[in-house]
Amino acid sequence: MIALSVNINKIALIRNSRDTRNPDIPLHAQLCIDAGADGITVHPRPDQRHIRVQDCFDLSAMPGLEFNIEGNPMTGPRKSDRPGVSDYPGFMALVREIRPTQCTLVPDSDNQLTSDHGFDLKRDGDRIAPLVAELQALGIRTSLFMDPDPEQIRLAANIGTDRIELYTESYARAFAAGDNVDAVLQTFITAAEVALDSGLGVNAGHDLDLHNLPLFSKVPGLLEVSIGHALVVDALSMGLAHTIAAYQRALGKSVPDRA
Ligand SMILES: CC(=O)[C@@H](O)[C@H](O)COP(=O)(O)O
Ligand SMILES: NCC(=O)COP(=O)(O)O
Repeated sequence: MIALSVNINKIALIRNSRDTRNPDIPLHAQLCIDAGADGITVHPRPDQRHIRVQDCFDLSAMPGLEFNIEGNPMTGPRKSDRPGVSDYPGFMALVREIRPTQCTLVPDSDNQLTSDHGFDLKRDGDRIAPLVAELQALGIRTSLFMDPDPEQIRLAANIGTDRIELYTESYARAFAAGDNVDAVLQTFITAAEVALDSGLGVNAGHDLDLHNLPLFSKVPGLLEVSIGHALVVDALSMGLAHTIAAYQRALGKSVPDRA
């Protein structure tokens, strides 16, 4: 079975629009787990625009949580510009303390809108290899965010990472446009086969959703998908009717729940 790790960045994004703890991050992580999710993913960015340092500590205190932290291991410390929010210590400093179940290393620059490419290990392999070894020595499973490029995936295997995460935006876009889907999916199938032959575990994520997921789940050997943006949007759409009815009842009206 393919594990579903829910990325809760977007829940933190709503929380950050007020100086409160609502929505509470560990509470919502627990709601995801209680609803059947297999794990929780966060991608703390240096500007702490959504997930904050304290969220990572709070989540790591949840007993038995399959916890995946994503980020660029090259990012250094950054001062917080928001009162009451602790400074970002740098990715490696953070995960050395937290020791999540899994670290997914992603080559994003500090202010990027969202992740948009996998590692170029011809360029970065020598810098990434010792960090992978360090994380593994701390008991953290490692994964590298990769484009579906067989040559790069073989380099990931040489580095000794436990897993790769296939960056799925090209598939999601092809699926949404109805354009060349089979050919694009085939690049992911081939990439996964190369990874499996090289002894790597295979995760995947970015812009996966309810519509494109069934076909993508045919990719061989998939261990985990991490999904955030679409899942949180769907939680809003699927939950709104039920919520409106609850608010109308709170106003004393007798309304049917149309959910
Ligand atoms: C690595 C990856 O694909 C996800 O972590 C994605 O980048 C989510 O990050 P944002 O929520 O900041 O867009
Ligand atoms: N690793 C991908 C992830 O965590 C979620 O990405 P998205 O579903 O928010 O695009």
